[in-house]
Amino acid sequence: FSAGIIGAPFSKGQPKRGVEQGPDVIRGAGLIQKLQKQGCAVKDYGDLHFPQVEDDDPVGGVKHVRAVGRANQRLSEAVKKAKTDGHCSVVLGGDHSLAIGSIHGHASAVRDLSVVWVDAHADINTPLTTSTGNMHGQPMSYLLRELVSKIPVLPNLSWLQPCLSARDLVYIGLRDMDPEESFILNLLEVKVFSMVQVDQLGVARVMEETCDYLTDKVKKPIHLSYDIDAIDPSVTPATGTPVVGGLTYREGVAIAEHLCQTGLLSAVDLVEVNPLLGPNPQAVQSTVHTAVDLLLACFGRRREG
Ligand SMILES: N[C@](CCCC[B-](O)(O)O)(CCN1CCCCC1)C(=O)O
Ligand SMILES: [Mn+2]
Ligand SMILES: [Mn+2]
Ligand SMILES: [Mn+2]
Repeated sequence: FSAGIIGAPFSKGQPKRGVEQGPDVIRGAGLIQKLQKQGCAVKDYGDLHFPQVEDDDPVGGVKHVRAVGRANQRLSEAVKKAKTDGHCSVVLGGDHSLAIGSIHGHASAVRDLSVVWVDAHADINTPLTTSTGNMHGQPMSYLLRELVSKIPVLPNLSWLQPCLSARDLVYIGLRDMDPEESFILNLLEVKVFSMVQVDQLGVARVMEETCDYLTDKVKKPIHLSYDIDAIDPSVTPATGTPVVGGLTYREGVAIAEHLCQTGLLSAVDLVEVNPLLGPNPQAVQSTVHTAVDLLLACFGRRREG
């Protein structure tokens, strides 16, 4: 099995400086060496370069849309290449608006895919429902075919066509949804395992039901989009939108272990690590090491040896 690492030092999907340092700190914690040590072949594609976009004024309240559009066009091409090179792509964020390019690029390479979105948030606001204008809260709305009529024409996003069906999406870890997002999730009947279901069913049962649901008809490649803020802030505080009541370290790792065991894991995003936001160096280290451990679990590291 082999991982194609793509650094995406991007922050314009949200207002807080520092998340663009995510790739550096994750690499710096030894991700590649640790993957190789556990027998995973690694191709490091390096970090993408995202040139400054001038005059990027809000469009209908959506902030930095030109920068987000340009960055994700580049990311889509990079992920598509990693996939055609035969790797499981690993996008190191950067903020969660990067899922637009990552999932689009993955879909360009494998056609039909399913998505497991692990996050405190649904990130499914449309340009019209967003209350912040931050695009890291919107990526899923640009990707779902069922929402295509809700997305206006936006600069630097004409390259993007929706590439995912609501039936092929599962959320795990939700605990901070906006009312409009809840409406959309219910309208589209999206499968959601919020923290309520994690508590009631336990993570093992959540993962069994997730995998049964996604592979019910045909086994599609799985795209895991992992927002570090899905994990409880007591473990991973160095992130832009922390929400109490999150996944334990063990639950977070178990999700990755289970998806690895399906043999269907085809692309991974690890986003929203912001080393400038931890209350102290130990908190940043805990956040970064957890991110690394989640990725190692995606590629076969097993706690039971
Ligand atoms: N839903 C939010 C948060 C998005 C988080 C993005 B992620 O998951 O990538 O970290 C929050 C909007 N919410 C509105 C009411 C007041 C509090 C914030 C938004 O900005 O749309
Ligand atoms: Mn989140
Ligand atoms: Mn997110
Ligand atoms: Mn965040």
